[in-house]
Amino acid sequence: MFAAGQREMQQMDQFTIDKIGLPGIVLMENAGARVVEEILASTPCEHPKVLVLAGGGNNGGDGFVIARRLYDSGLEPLLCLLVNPERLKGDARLQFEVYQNRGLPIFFLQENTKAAFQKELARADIIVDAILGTGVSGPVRPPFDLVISLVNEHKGKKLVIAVDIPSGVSSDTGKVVGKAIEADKTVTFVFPKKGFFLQDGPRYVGEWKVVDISVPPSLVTDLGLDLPTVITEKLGQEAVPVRPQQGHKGTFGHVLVVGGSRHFVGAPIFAAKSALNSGAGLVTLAVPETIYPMAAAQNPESLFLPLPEVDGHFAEAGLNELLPRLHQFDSIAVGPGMGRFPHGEDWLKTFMSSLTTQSVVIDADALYLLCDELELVRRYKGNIIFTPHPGEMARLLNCTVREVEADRLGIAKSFAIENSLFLLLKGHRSVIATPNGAVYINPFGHDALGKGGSGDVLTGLIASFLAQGAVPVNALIAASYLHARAGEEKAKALSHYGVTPFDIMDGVREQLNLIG
Ligand SMILES: NC(=O)C1=CN([C@@H]2O[C@H](COP(=O)(O)OP(=O)(O)OC[C@H]3O[C@@H](n4cnc5c(N)ncnc54)[C@H](O)[C@@H]3O)[C@@H](O)[C@H]2O)[C@@H](O)CC1
Ligand SMILES: [K+]
Repeated sequence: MFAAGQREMQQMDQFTIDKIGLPGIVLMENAGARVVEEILASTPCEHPKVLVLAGGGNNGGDGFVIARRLYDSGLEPLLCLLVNPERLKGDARLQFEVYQNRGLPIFFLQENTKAAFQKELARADIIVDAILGTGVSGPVRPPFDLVISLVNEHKGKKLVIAVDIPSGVSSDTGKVVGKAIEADKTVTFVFPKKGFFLQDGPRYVGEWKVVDISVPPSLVTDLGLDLPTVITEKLGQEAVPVRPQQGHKGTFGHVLVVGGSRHFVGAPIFAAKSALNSGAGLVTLAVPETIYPMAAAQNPESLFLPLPEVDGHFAEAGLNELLPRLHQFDSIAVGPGMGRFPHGEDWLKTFMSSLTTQSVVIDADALYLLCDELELVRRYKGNIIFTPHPGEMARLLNCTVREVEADRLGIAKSFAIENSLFLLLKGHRSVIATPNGAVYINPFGHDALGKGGSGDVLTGLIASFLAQGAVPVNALIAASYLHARAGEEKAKALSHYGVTPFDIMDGVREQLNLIG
């Protein structure tokens, strides 16, 4: 499944109408019919009062179909037209005339009907938002802004269903510049919109469902559209490396985790445990020697490489022990808990220069220490995976977090291409980008994952799947998907507040158990 923006939706709709020959009015009829099915399937009571709010574009046109079809389903909805009917054009005008020809009731919102409108709003059980769709531009103008505020006042008390996208949310960027509908559910056509996953979008879209309106999804390929893929349960599960039953620990790969410092003891332990819990055959943990006893006590399943240290951080002398062994490992994760230290850049530079072709996950402070060494990264013969959160991404690009958040898809894609690496840009709705420009959005996960150590678990998962033979993009998809789903499921039992890194690891095992 892909995520689309305004222009791509227009291209696909237009191709279906002009080249395939299905009239726009048929698409609109399909769209309305599908939304009605979803309304009837999610109704909170037996004879709900439905208020359909329609704007002046094609999203409003869908609203006319919805109101008419709700009547035919035995309900008594009220259609509320928010614009002067003279302004209606094209298919929306046609559908409005059909509605009128049926003699069905219409409430016209005008200056002198605002009080009556508020009463209708208060009476409704379900509010259908067909005010603005993908055609919105700029802040929502009067009277829509007022209507949207009034609808949002009923948040939690009425079921608000948005048609295609909550009115006021940009389908390209998720940005809300003025007012926008806070939907409980969004019934969207053909593909989810990019804006569901970006910036303000996730706060407004609620639960979303894609419905078919006879615009073929295969048009993405036919029209050569460059769209991000939305990770589904199927894609996430299929990306997990298959495990041969006759396999032994050698089959499942050897992960090296390099990290830890006096102040950050847990991070490398979480990464190593996570790698083992998700199927790696062997895990070696290279840590500064003072934290070795604790790491070993916490994690007896791992092998250890205690290394010399200075002031609680890796010392240069340790490289002599570490570097000759690097060829033994199938994947390497470097950075968790490593901290920042005066000779850190040089330490990591020497480390990186000694690698040949192993897949390397660069996380946490290793990202910080490598900021000025991207040339080294670009030249590397093996696969490199960066896993920055928005703050780390901003530092890598020498820009602000706000700038990163304003264009997560574009920034992830260009950074991955320019530096020939795989990127997992963390945050709500993680984005994965590959060196050849493919982009994936993870629609799963929520605040339960927002806790120190959660990222280390993710890093361990990525390294684990790489060691088990997954190609980097699959390792990232599988790890990101399982991590997010584990957080969601664990939060149901333990609350959004209570999920710890160990719970996430446990949840990942439960998710792995669901794979057939
Ligand atoms: N043939 C098609 O293209 C189909 C379109 N469909 C629906 O049509 C929608 C897109 O329709 P449109 O392109 O007509 O766009 P919209 O219906 O989203 O909105 C366009 C209208 O809103 C006004 N508008 C734009 N920004 C505004 C703002 N900030 N404040 C107030 N008014 C504003 C414009 O003047 C215009 O009248 C989709 O989201 C979908 O719901 C579906 O019916 C399926 C078929
Ligand atoms: K809408």
